[in-house]
Amino acid sequence: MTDIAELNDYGADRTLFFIFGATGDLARRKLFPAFYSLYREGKLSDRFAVIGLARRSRTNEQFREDVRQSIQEFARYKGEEDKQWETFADHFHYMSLDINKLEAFQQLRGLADRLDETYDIGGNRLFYLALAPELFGSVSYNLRDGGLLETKGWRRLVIEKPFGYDLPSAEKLNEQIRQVFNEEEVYRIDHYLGKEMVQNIEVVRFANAFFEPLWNNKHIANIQITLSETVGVEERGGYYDHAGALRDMGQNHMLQMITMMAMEPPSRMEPEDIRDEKVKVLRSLRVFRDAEDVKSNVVRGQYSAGEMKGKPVPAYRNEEGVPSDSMTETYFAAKVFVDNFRWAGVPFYIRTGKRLPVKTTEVVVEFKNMPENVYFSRKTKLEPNLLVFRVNPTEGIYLKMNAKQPGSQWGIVPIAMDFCQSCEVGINTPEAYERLLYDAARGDSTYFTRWDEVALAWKFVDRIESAWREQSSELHPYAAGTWGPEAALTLLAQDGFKWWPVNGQHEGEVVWATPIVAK
Ligand SMILES: NC(=O)C1=CN([C@@H]2O[C@H](COP(=O)(O)OP(=O)(O)OC[C@H]3O[C@@H](n4cnc5c(N)ncnc54)[C@H](OP(=O)(O)O)[C@@H]3O)[C@@H](O)[C@H]2O)C=CC1
Ligand SMILES: O=C1O[C@H](COP(=O)(O)O)[C@@H](O)[C@H](O)[C@H]1O
Repeated sequence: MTDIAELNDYGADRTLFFIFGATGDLARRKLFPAFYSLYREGKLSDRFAVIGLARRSRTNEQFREDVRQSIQEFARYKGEEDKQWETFADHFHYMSLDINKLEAFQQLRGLADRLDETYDIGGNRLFYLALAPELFGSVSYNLRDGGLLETKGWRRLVIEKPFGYDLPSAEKLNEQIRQVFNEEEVYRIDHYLGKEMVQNIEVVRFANAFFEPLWNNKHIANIQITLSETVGVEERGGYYDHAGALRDMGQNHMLQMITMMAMEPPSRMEPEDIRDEKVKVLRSLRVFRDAEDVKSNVVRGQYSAGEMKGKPVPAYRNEEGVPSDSMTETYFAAKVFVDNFRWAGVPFYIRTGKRLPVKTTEVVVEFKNMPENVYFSRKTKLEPNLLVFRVNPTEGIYLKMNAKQPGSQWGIVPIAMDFCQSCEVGINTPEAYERLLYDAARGDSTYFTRWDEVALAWKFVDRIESAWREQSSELHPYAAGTWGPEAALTLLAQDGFKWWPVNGQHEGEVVWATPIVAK
């Protein structure tokens, strides 16, 4: 196993990257820009090469042009002003290949061996599957049978979500992959784990003396996680209607964020120790008893026609690729419990949806009130303290507390200490895919999901899905551009809580540290 402490300050190892699905959307929007940023920042040595693979025919020159355009459109560094572009582009090669045809893999082996020698790569191979999951099994078998895994260096498999559709399909997929690769060689992407502020949750928790003593059910009233999106399903109607919000965002990103918030400090900051702690959280999730339990604790909704930024947008059922009688949820909110000593009785409220008013990801920790309000006789109500992790698009940490209103005798006002990391770091904040690609090439699997995490997450989600199938009527419509169904407000209101506003739009607060304006 790799010792991460030794890796920390080193760049990626020498690597031959195989990008299966190199003509697809993910490669264009995320992977090529990630390579470029890593190269620009000196995190990739010159001893690397990329082989783009898909059925479409492309010459190396055409492929490099695709890469250049993707960088111009999506990268945080732009290629055209860059003298390093030519040397970077020289590392990219393309081969047309149908994943289902073994002969093509034998040919690929020849190309790989040649590039390995040309770039002095030492046999290290990273296979990135930017493909529909149905193809994962065939690629794995053909990599093995085509001799691509017979190499003197390491080999790693990076796979995209969704990892299955439910627990049985995920198990089947896993069995196929594990016939060829060991668990330590498999890097399952959850791109939320590559986000700076999701990784920062761990640091804020484990590197600050004043949070840890309060991080439990004695002091925390509830935790709220919001992943709101303004987009609809775009051109992914076909996929999305089969998945829905719970599978698309809940099974992976949201449960992973719960684990980051709830896990115990690992004994060492090593991938397996961290992932062991996350698994314990997933094992402690309270599984919903039956359909009634799901009904009381989970709300699902679907957007109807509405307005986004003053422009009319269609209902989900009128989106391309979506059946007009679809019962798929585009929104869900849930009350979840982690049944262990630390979190007993603390609700984790989670919500996500498409066509909500703002794009944001935030985690709010609401602390319990003071045992006694000594200002009560002055008719002063105390607002609860909040700690907010602002993940996306603004990255930062926001702390809300009560302070004396300047100049008044007894007035108390909520104030906010607002650290805006993205305002300060601006353009240089690494993209999630950049970080994850880099980690995979370095052999650091900390921010990838292990099979037992994936399986436990599916087990939790499958229970909700099967209850929904029994009660298909419980799908609440919400107008596009609103904050989702009323029932999601009731979920908190019945416990005496409310969803806190997101995006720093807390009313009536004095912001103590004004956000630093982007340079
Ligand atoms: N796009 C995104 O932002 C995100 C995507 N993902 C996941 O990433 C994966 C890829 O998604 P995305 O890029 O959007 O999908 P696309 O449909 O855009 O791309 C699919 C790619 O697979 C290739 N392909 C399909 N069949 C074969 C075959 N038989 N042999 C060889 N190549 C084949 C296609 O190329 P060709 O037709 O030339 O063969 C194309 O390059 C999916 O699992 C998706 O869920 C996850 C998160 C975000
Ligand atoms: O995995 C997914 O995530 C995106 C949202 O990601 P973000 O980084 O932009 O917050 C979501 O739109 C997509 O439906 C889902 O598959």
